Amino acid sequence: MATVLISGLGLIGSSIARMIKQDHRELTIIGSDPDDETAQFLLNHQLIDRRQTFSEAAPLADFIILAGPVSVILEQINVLATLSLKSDVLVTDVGSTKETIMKTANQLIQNDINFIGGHPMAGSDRSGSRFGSSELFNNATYFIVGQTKNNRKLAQFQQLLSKAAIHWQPISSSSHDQLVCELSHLPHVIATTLVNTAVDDLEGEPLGLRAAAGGFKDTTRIAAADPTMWTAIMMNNTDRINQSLTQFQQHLAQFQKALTAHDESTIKQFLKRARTSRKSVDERK
Ligand SMILES: NC(=O)c1ccc[n+]([C@@H]2O[C@H](COP(=O)([O-])OP(=O)(O)OC[C@H]3O[C@@H](n4cnc5c(N)ncnc54)[C@H](O)[C@@H]3O)[C@@H](O)[C@H]2O)c1
Ligand SMILES: O=C(O)C(=O)C[C@]1(C(=O)O)C=C[C@@H](O)C=C1
Repeated sequence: MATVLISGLGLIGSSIARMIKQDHRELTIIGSDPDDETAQFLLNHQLIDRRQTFSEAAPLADFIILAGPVSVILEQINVLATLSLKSDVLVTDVGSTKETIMKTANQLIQNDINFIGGHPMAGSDRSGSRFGSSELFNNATYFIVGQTKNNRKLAQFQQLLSKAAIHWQPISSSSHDQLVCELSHLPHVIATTLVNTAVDDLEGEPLGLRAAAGGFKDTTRIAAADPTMWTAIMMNNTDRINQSLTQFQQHLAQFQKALTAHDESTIKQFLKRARTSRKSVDERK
């Protein structure tokens, strides 16, 4: 029977363990995570069969799923390059950026190790195994990057998550990083900036953030996410986020110009355009 190693047992890693255990109890899942409480939680809930260190477990695995922060995924790819892995192992990751990961994984691919980059476009502002769910990827897009030398193995991996009705989406690493820059990384910077701005501007105001209703809460929910995970993302898509911020500042300047000029029709046009596009996001699914 196949052995799956999941390294990183937080929100995403534990959700994958839940999906696999629901449908494929015959598989052995080895979990690897430096956090004792996290590993114990998965053992207690029978979401992993045993805990082992990454270097011990990797040579035993048929599937290796790297689910730590992007910085850890990069380190672990370098470690995998020094280990003797099964010849038909599939190594994949769930990191939110793909270009630096695919560049680093090239050393595995050159050595005939089957590596496919992955990124489920589903998650939460909450981190940790307690918030994982077997439903997390339901109907979500799941990007896959790179060529597999073994289509059957990739199909088997996809089968492990088949409960979730995932939309598998092949994409190049650069298109991926550009797309998620706009749809995830820039929004994250803006949400955190909004919160920091409100905190500074409302200093001394007795009600402060406690008075916030849906508008502030919806636009800033992701600002509550884990800084370690997000710092690693920012460090691995820096140039694109930088460029998007420049464009964002230009849009903001246009709006501010219209506001300063009391240009009612431009302001309304700006709002109308966004409204139409935003409504279409929910209609698409
Ligand atoms: N949170 C999201 O919404 C989301 C969505 C899609 C993809 N991702 C990506 O998934 C990955 C995991 O994110 P998450 O939300 O599950 O984070 P998380 O904080 O919930 O879990 C990360 C886990 O990695 C563990 N870890 C840290 N160092 C490790 C090491 N050296 N070896 C093994 N495990 C280690 C931590 O102890 C923790 O349990 C990240 O790369 C992130 O970019 C996150
Ligand atoms: O918080 C959520 O709802 C998410 O789906 C999180 C989110 C996102 O920015 O959309 C965060 C990082 C990912 O790589 C993918 C998804």
